[in-house]
Amino acid sequence: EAPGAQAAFGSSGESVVVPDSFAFTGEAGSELPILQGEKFQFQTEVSRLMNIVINSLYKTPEIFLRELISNGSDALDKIRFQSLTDPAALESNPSLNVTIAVHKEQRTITITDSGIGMTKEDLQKNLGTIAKSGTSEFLETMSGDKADMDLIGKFGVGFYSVFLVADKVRVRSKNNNDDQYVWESTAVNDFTIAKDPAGNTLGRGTQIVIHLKEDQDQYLNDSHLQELVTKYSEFINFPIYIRRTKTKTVESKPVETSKDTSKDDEDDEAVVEEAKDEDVKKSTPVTVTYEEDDLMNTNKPIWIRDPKTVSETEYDEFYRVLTREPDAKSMAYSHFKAEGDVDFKAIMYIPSKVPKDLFQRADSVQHNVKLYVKRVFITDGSSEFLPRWLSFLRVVIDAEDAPLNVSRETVQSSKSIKSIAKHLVKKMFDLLKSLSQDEEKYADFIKEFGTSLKLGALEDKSNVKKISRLLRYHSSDSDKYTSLEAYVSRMKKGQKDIFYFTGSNVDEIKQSPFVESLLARGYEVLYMDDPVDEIVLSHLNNFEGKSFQNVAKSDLKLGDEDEVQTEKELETKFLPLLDWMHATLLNEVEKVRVSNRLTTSPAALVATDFGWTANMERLMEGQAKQNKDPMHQFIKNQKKIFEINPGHPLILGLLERASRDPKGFEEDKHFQEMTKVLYDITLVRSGYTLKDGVKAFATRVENMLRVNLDVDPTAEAIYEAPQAELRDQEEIEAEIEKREDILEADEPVPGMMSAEELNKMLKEYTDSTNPSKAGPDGANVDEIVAQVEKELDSEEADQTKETVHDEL
Ligand SMILES: Nc1ncnc2c1ncn2[C@@H]1O[C@H](COP(=O)(O)OP(=O)(O)OP(=O)(O)O)[C@@H](O)[C@H]1O
Repeated sequence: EAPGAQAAFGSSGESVVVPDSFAFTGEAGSELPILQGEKFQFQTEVSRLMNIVINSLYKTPEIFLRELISNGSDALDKIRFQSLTDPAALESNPSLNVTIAVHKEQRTITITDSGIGMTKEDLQKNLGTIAKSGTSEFLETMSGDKADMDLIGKFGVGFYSVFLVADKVRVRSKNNNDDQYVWESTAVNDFTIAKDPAGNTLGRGTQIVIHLKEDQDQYLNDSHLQELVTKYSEFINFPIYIRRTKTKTVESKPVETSKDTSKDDEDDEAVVEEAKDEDVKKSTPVTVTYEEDDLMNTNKPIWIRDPKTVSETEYDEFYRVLTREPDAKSMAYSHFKAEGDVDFKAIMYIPSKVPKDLFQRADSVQHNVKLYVKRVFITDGSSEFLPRWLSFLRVVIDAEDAPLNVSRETVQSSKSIKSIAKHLVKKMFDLLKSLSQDEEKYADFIKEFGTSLKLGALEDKSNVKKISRLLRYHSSDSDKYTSLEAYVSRMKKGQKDIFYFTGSNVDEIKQSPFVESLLARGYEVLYMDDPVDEIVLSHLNNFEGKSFQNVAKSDLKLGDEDEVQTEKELETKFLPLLDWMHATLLNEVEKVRVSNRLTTSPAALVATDFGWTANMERLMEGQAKQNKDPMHQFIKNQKKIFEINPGHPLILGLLERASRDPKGFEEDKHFQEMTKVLYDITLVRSGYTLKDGVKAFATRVENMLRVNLDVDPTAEAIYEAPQAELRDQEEIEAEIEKREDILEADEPVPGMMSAEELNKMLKEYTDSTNPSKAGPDGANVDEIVAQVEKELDSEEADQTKETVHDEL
């Protein structure tokens, strides 16, 4: 029995002695004592999170061990880091480990770490609220019918997962800056905190006593527990022990106590069980029970091991531990040792899937690079190791000779860190280069991280060349991705530029009139379906001396111009038509000219050098902020060039019409109508949107139909609109009466909240705004509830219940 332990634990307030640091009970089998102390409510989010955890993870309750061991390891990391600048921080408890013990009779598991511990305030905050950003969004997504298991894995359920297996949890914690405190909860709404009546039993650290639920006995089974602890502690950087009660027979005189010497820092009690042979006086064999801690994680940290000794499975498992996502997979990894300004070892992983919020979090502090110095965890919150575009990587670095007193704040400016960062980028290029040897695997990489590469091309000036070699695009040449290098090697005789076209998807691009002629003539066109493509290519400008040519731009040169009928000859032939068309479309286009890029489409609209292609226009329109920018307006209002297909029968028909009477333009309204319709169709086929809306376009087509049918172009539609009649007063009154009957009968009105539901909602609201209990505008919600109840029950109330609800 622990001397001095008293007072605070008792079911009816009387003093109960706390027998040892693991126990809940004064005597085995008796009722659990209740911690007397200050009561606190869980933050509403915590209660909701606990519900979600319990409802969605009940099939894998064992994850509580993973979470608690990780928390212990994090706490150990923190104190060890603190000791770098303040060695005295460790004096309160020199050991750095986690010990797990089982007490079968009491049905408890106890997890003790000698980490940084928590002050009273920490206990209240860390185990009563959730500070994590994105909590509300997460809870929102998870509260629907189908809980997204993927999401819960990513969110990290943390400490609260303990309630998957526990009906009661007691946490003792001792931080160097406070006394030892106890936190206790049964997960129902509130928790209690009190100064530990047992005094300072931990020295420093945290001890979690888990009282198992009725149906969770499997964790009391030694081998099952050992299996799980081994699984979850394999990559933890501190020793994790299971404390076991063992017996041994010794040939000696009976002794009262014996001490196991397998671990220095413990003071296990040994008890003499029995003397086997009472008659033997000199040397008596006795069975001694003692406690011993068995080490569960014998491996060195995986990253400092020789890669030859690490198996695929170990790398996979370590990745899951690193990401804290039980199902996470990596696409590729590199484990290496770097020597130079700084010697370090590292493992770098490319995830198998792009993180959902990759680009949203690109500007915030990244947690994807863990830095250790000589095995001591320093930080994972620095953005300086990797350029932004590589923020999808997960890396562990262990530096040998970076200055040890490096603090989290000075990490950024450290010269050694810059040197490490340079190495990492180089290794990443090596990794991608080798990944690109496997076409299929690399296609997966491009699908997931192609956009990241392109961002790299935009912002990483020193690596643009390397990145451009790693880019891959869809192409008219095959269904597979192609590199720019491969495209260049396939370029045709006389072809100077790399042809590409942009659109929102490959199918749409294939249909575009711009692409058709190039394909017909046997040129290859790159299909760019990523919104950033156009910006990236205009930024790259060229690849190994070959310029990029957007086939939707006016300056397209195919390289075989000599072989086709020269532009000049065609311009002369089509001059009357070009003039007429330009006169018709004076407000819309800058110029009408004969095209060299069309085969089956009658016409196309091309952007001038300064103008936007349809794809770019769509992109820019999406940026509402820029819409007011004068430069944006200027570029948007750039007129386009209308190109006609000299071989298309429609164009030849129009040419014939214009040539018949070159002076009759003004009178030929029919020609003007047809040209405008052709312009609208071309606008849409070229990927732009109708400027004056669908109505004007529809009217034009209708007008053409009228001409074809010889119908008067000014005649109006004949129609008579019958007016809706008012209802009889009697009918309305009967309806009101019926509704009141339903309300008086107290039956639920479809679509309307019942008084109970309403009260429940208000109660939740009150709870969420505790402790002030203040409602909107500072009104006291209790009063509102009382008022509502009164009004709902009052017989004299002349307002219907519906109106009361409405007012609320
Ligand atoms: N064993 C412990 N020692 C010291 N502090 C702890 C311990 N366990 C939990 N905490 C504190 O409580 C906080 C909340 O823990 P919890 O496990 O719920 O979330 P987390 O560890 O921050 O996040 P996650 O588990 O999702 O990675 C921790 O951030 C830590 O400050």
